[in-house]
Amino acid sequence: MSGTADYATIGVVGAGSYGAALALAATRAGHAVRFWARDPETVAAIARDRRAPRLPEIELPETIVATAVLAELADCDALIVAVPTQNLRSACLDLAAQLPAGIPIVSAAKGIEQARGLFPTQIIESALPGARTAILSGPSFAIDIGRGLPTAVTLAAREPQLAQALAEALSSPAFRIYHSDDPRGVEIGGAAKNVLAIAAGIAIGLGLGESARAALVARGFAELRRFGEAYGGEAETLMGLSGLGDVVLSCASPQSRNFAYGLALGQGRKPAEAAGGKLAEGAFTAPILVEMARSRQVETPIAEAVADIIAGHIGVAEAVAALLARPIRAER
Ligand SMILES: NC(=O)C1=CN([C@@H]2O[C@H](COP(=O)(O)OP(=O)(O)OC[C@H]3O[C@@H](n4cnc5c(N)ncnc54)[C@H](O)[C@@H]3O)[C@@H](O)[C@H]2O)C=CC1
Ligand SMILES: O=C(CO)COP(=O)(O)O
Repeated sequence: MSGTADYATIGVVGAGSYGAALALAATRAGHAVRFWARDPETVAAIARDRRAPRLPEIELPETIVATAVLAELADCDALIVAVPTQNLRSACLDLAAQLPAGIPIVSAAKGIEQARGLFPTQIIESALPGARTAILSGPSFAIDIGRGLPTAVTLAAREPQLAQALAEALSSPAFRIYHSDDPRGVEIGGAAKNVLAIAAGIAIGLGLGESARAALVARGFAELRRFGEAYGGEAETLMGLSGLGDVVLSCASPQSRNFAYGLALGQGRKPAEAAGGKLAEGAFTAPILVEMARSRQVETPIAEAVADIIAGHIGVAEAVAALLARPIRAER
C-alpha cells in the first residue's frame, strides 16, 4: 500500500466509537496502531476483551495496542484525534508536551468550538501552534467502518501533498479516502450536517412525513452552502462526500445520533433528555453556527429553529409553524 512505510505507526487519540473505527481502519491499511484512551479502565477493558467499550460489536486485532500513557504516542508517525469538538482543545493541550515537531494531526471531529467559533483544524492550530493539521470527514458510521462495509470519506489539508499521502496511507479496499486541499470546506460540511440531521429528526418525530423531510434537507443544504461559502469553503467540497454526502446519510437514518436526538425532540422529549446520554454534536454546534451566520449576514432559518428549540426558546410545533409562515420567495 503506497504511503504505508512513511506512516508505520499511527496514534489514535480518543477511544470512543469513531476512534475505535478509525483504529481498525488504520490497522487494516497496514499500520501498527497506538490507541490512546484517557481513562485506564477503557485501556484495561480493551486489553482484556479486545473490544472498545463504545464499539463492542467488533474485535480489535493485536496490531492495535491500547495505552493510557501519552508518552507512548511520541514516536507515532501521524495522529488521528477522534474526540468530541468541545473536548478537542483540552485533548490537544494534553498532547502538547509529547508531540514530536511536525507530526501530522488528523482531526475526525465534526463541529464548531462553542467558546471561540473555531473549526477543528483551527482548534488544533491554536492549541498546538505550528501543527500540520488535516481533517477527515464524510458519511461513515463507526459501526459500518468497523464491520468493513464500503465507506468513502474525504481527508483535507492545506498542504495538498500531506492530504494525498495520508489518504493513500490510511485507505484500504473498503475504506476509500479521497483527498482535498480545502480543509475549511470539509469541516464546515461535517459541522453543519449535524444541525440539519437534528432538524430532519424533528420533522420525522413530529410525523410531518417524508415530503417534509426532503424539503427540509434541500432547504437546509442551501443554508449549509451559503454558510460554507461565507466561511471560505469551496462549493465543490460542500457538494461532495463531507457536505452533501454526510447530509444524505445523517438526515436519513436513526442510526445517526443527531437524527435520533431530533427524533426524540419531535416526539416530545425535553432538550436536556433527548440525547439519552449519547453525543449529539449538532446540539453544541447549532447556537454557534447561527451566531457565526448572523455575523456574516447569512440566513439560516432552519439552523436557527434548531438552536431555539434546544435553548428552550420555542417548542417544536411553534418552530415548524414559523418556518411554514416564511414569505414565499425565489429559490436560492
Ligand atoms: N461515531 C461515529 O459514527 C462518528 C463520529 N464522528 C465524530 O467523531 C467525534 C468523536 O465522536 P465519537 O467517537 O462518536 O464519540 P463517543 O461519544 O463514542 O466517544 C468520545 C470519546 O472521546 C473521549 N474523550 C472526550 N474528551 C477527551 C479528551 N479531552 N481527551 C481524550 N479523550 C477524550 C471520551 O472518553 C470518549 O471515549 C465527534 O466529533 C463525532 O462527530 C465522525 C464520524 C462518525
Ligand atoms: O457523522 C456521522 C456519520 O457520518 C455520525 O453521525 P452521528 O454523530 O449523528 O451519529
